[in-house]
Amino acid sequence: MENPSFPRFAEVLLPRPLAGGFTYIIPENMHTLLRPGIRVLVQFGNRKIYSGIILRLHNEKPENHQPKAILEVLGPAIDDQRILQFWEWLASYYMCTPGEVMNVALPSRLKLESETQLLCPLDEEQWPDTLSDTELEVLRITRSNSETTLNDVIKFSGASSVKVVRHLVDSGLLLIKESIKHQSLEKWIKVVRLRPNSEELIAAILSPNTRAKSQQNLLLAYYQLESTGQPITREKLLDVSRASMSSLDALVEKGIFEIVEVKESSIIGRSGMQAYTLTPVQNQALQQILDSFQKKRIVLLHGVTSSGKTEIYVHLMKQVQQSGGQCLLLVPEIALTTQLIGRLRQFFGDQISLYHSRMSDREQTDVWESVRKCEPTGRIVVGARSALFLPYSDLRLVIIDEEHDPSYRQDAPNPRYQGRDAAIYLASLFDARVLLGSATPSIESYFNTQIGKYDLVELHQRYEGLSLPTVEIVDLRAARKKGQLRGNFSQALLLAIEQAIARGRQSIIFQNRRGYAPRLVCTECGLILMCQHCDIALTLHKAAHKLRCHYCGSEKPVPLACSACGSVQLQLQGAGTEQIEDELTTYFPNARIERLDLDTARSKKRYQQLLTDMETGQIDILVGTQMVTKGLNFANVEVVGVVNADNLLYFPEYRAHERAFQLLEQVAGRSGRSGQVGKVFIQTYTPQHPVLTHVSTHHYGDFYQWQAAERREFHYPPFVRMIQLTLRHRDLKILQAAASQLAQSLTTLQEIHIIGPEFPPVARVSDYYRMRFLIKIPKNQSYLRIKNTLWHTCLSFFAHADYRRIRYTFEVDI
Ligand SMILES: Nc1ncnc2c1ncn2[C@@H]1O[C@H](COP(=O)(O)OP(=O)(O)OP(=O)(O)O)[C@@H](O)[C@H]1O
Ligand SMILES: [Zn+2]
Repeated sequence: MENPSFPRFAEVLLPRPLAGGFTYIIPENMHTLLRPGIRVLVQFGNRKIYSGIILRLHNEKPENHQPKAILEVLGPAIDDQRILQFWEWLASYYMCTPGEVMNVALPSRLKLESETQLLCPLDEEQWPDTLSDTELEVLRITRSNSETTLNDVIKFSGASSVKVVRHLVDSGLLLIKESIKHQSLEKWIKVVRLRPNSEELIAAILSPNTRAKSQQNLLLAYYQLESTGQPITREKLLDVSRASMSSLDALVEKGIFEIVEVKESSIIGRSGMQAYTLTPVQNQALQQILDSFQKKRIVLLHGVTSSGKTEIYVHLMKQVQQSGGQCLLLVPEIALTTQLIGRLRQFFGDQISLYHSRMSDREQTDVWESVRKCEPTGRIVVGARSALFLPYSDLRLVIIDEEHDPSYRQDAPNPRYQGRDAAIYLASLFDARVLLGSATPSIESYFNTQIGKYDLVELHQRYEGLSLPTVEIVDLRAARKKGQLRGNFSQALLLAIEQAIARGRQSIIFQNRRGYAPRLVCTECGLILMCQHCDIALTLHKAAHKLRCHYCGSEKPVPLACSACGSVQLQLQGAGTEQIEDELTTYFPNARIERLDLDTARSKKRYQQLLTDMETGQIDILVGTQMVTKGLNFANVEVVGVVNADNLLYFPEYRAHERAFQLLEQVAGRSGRSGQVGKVFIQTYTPQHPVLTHVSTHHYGDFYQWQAAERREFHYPPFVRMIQLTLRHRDLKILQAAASQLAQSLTTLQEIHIIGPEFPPVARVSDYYRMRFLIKIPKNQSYLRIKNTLWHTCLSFFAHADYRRIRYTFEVDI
């Protein structure tokens, strides 16, 4: 019988770059199963099958087409409506589609689609004998052909086989191709754990007059083991409780226990490590934060480098954990955060989940589920920006570490969003508190404290009252004149390194370019060797003996002569980390020198090794790109040298000064973290540059005043809002024609100020030319309305036959 009160249609979100959700008919047998957040399988177009997520149920029959019926119900993905609301907000705010958001939000396991490739890893002898006929059939199809897609299975065994596929994937008998490249060789073990919401059942068993004594013993043993923090395997539980297997099965059947597989490494016995006792200064900051949270939702913790911000995070996270709520700690790049995570693991043990896009699909899905069910491990999440998409239901605190870091922004593909800002919005949906932390806050965040939108809490002192490092600005021109320059190094810096080595202390040398030399130039005709596909000079990599493009990754052998004039007088210009390392080896032949950049630390293992060697004093000098500036905490670093600050200072972007200040202050902050005061040397040809002055006094407030005044005067954020619209096409003429036509159409938007069309500093990347518009929007204008107009203007403009092949993207709040 049809249930007349049940909605007849569902709006389903699909992982495609299309606007809005799509309407499907709800078959009768699904009435009890559907609600928003449930994953379903649907057909889209004539052939394609996708798993989508229900946005809402309704009764509005679409006017212009006959909807298809939902094929299968796959199960819940999201329980809390606010998560879907967040996805929709993200799409609309950052000018993309909810489908694109869904595409990055869901782990690939939850995203079956017709092209999904399936793989059966086990031989037939290894299959369990409990398989149903359909399961057997599906496995045989997959086994017989290494290129089997979900579509093939559906063609053969019908749409209902998808449920079977999903079940097989869940039990590890089938693998999804997309996830295969991520498969880690981790060992998994089966553990027993309590199911959520089983309190009543438990109370019944624990009541004194229960007849199920053996089950009671199991529960008590469980609690006992839980408090030790060890993994609770079936064997151990039976051993401690002296109960029988059948009693354990009974508890599983009753829905009190469940048996799940978890990664062995995720279970670290609680080491009994306590949080450090906060120093009085840190404690005062913590109290201020807690007080502020009573009145304001968002607090910026501005704490100088090595002031112990991490310890304050730990105390706040602990409070949320104890209250049973969820807490998210966002970090800019998980790969560069191993030290921080190590510290958190020591303290929280296995009660913490990591989440980032480089985890295996299975690990991602596990975290997804434990967050959705708000299990103990799903309450404290440490993640990169992708952790914003997890299905929280009781989020109470979001901490954003190094909130100024540019890697919070996703550049490509859509959604192109700023993770920090999105986190603040997500928190607002849950009325959760937000703590932004940094030694060098972004201008936007600090501005928000100045206008009273956020509260500001400051930590001016390093842990243990150590002084911030002394900074010497080294004038390279003067040094050269006085003959005090050797290669890329001033005598002052070399002397400091030498003295540090003599004292058994370490140095970090920062150069913002990898490779050996960023340019190879013909001294006869002046030709610079450029990438064939990009408008950028090729970088010489000496060890690999290659010229490489750092934009598109293409490579070339190193030529012996100039391709234009045949001269063999080719000269290297500029210096990358590889050259700096070489140079230091000649100056300090006995020193242990290592390099940390994308070329040497491609693997996580190698990166970890470098950190350990640095920590244990196996390295005297560490040369590196900005990888050495980020959050590293080495106790024994005395000297930090910046080989050349000028290429940071003169980058053509309105944030260049802000970025330069942040980078320099952060790298400086790696020195003198314990023991003696650190020494920083910044080499430059423009020693009077205000950024350098502010770094040398470590006075963030002065730096802010200076930058804010400039931004106000020249109308840049945070005093206006800014959107960048970029057009890309292989043909320069078509691109230019389109850009100037579009400029015409945009003149109708009178309230805004448009810069461009113009070429970005690198006009062509991977054979695509790029032109961009910078759109400045006064704060008194409706952002939403203007974005809408822009969106629709572009939609109709690029629908035009001549311009249909032009790709265009928006970057909001650039
Ligand atoms: N209360 C404390 N007790 C013991 N050690 C502490 C305490 N506070 C901080 N430390 C130690 O001081 C060092 C610096 O702390 P932390 O790394 O948290 O600084 P930070 O403010 O995050 O610095 P940065 O911004 O430079 O990354 C760490 O080794 C940390 O363990
Ligand atoms: Zn290139």
